[in-house]
Amino acid sequence: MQVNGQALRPLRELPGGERIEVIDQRSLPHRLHMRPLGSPREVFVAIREMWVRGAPLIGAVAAYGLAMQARRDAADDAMRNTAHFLKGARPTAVNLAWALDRLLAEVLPRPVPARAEAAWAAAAALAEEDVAVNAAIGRHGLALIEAIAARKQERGDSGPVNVLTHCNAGWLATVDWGTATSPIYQAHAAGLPVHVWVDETRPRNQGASLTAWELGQAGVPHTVIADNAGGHLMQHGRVDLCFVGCDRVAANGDACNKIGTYLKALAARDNGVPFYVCMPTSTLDLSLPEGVHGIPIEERSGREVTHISGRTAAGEVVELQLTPDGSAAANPGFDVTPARLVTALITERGLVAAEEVALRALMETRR
Ligand SMILES: CSC[C@H]1O[C@H](OP(=O)(O)O)[C@H](O)[C@@H]1O
Repeated sequence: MQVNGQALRPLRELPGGERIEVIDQRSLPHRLHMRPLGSPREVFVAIREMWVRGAPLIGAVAAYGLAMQARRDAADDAMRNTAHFLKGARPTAVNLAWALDRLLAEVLPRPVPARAEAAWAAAAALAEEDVAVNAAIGRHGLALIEAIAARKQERGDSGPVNVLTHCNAGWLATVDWGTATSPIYQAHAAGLPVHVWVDETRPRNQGASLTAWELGQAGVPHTVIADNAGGHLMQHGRVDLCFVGCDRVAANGDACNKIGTYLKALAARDNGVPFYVCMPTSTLDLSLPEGVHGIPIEERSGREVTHISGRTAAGEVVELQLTPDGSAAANPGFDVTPARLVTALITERGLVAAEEVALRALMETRR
């Protein structure tokens, strides 16, 4: 996407074919800080410490991390051990394992001397595929926004289509376009009146810090809200639909996403607001029968709850303690929305019902 008029992605290759450069998203929105990554260990740290985050982006960066291993030692054991090591960076987003397993499948059948180039090319192809997938998700989601805009126009409502989103499933969470934001960007580019309610998304505030920054850079009208305001807005007819991302969807359509998504889905159902999960098929885990109990939920440091960082009036970025000394904090990073609360999944292959028969048919018929 564009930042200050310049095309930018959260991940790009550096000259020489041995390193990549990523946006260190911990510094946004106040500073745009790029960091080079040149080894599997640096990639592990970048994923673990959330310099880069977002299921599809995590997968793409990990793929390059395994390609970096192939330049060092491409033997079967070294490649498998490094893939296993990188999979341990974060447990919930299935794209991490999906990307690493895909790299192994594409590289290990080749002679060892050919593996380094093949791995780098495979990582690059995976990254570009993510861009195309997200653009397709955007096209399918755009049709939903267009339909709502048309209905509003028919009843003389000149207001924008109001979309609520949670966390950051934007271009910063992918290689480009985003998943939940792709329909929004495409609607804005098409001249459709769209406005976004941006859940701040405590405790790491991916919405307030990342989604708001992205939308601002793109000129998309948006309003940052406290996570707890979404239900009220839906109750008063101020949300036309919800678009959220996901980190893993089980075979029965249960969808795992950032903590707080489940509560938005409950409020949406109670108020008759369509609730869409934007799901690249790389995020579908058909090996998992159901998600509410089956998807591993990352427990992150309580410090993310007890402390917050921001910019002072003097322009300095500081971290402040919110809670009393000695108060404990729990910090589950994700929750799982039961399939019954999902209006539909928006995939690059079209909309699909959040249920097993439809999901298996989708994966079978359109390879
Ligand atoms: C396009 S998937 C983005 C997904 O990833 C986020 O989690 P995190 O920021 O912890 O990596 C969040 O669940 C988003 O919906």
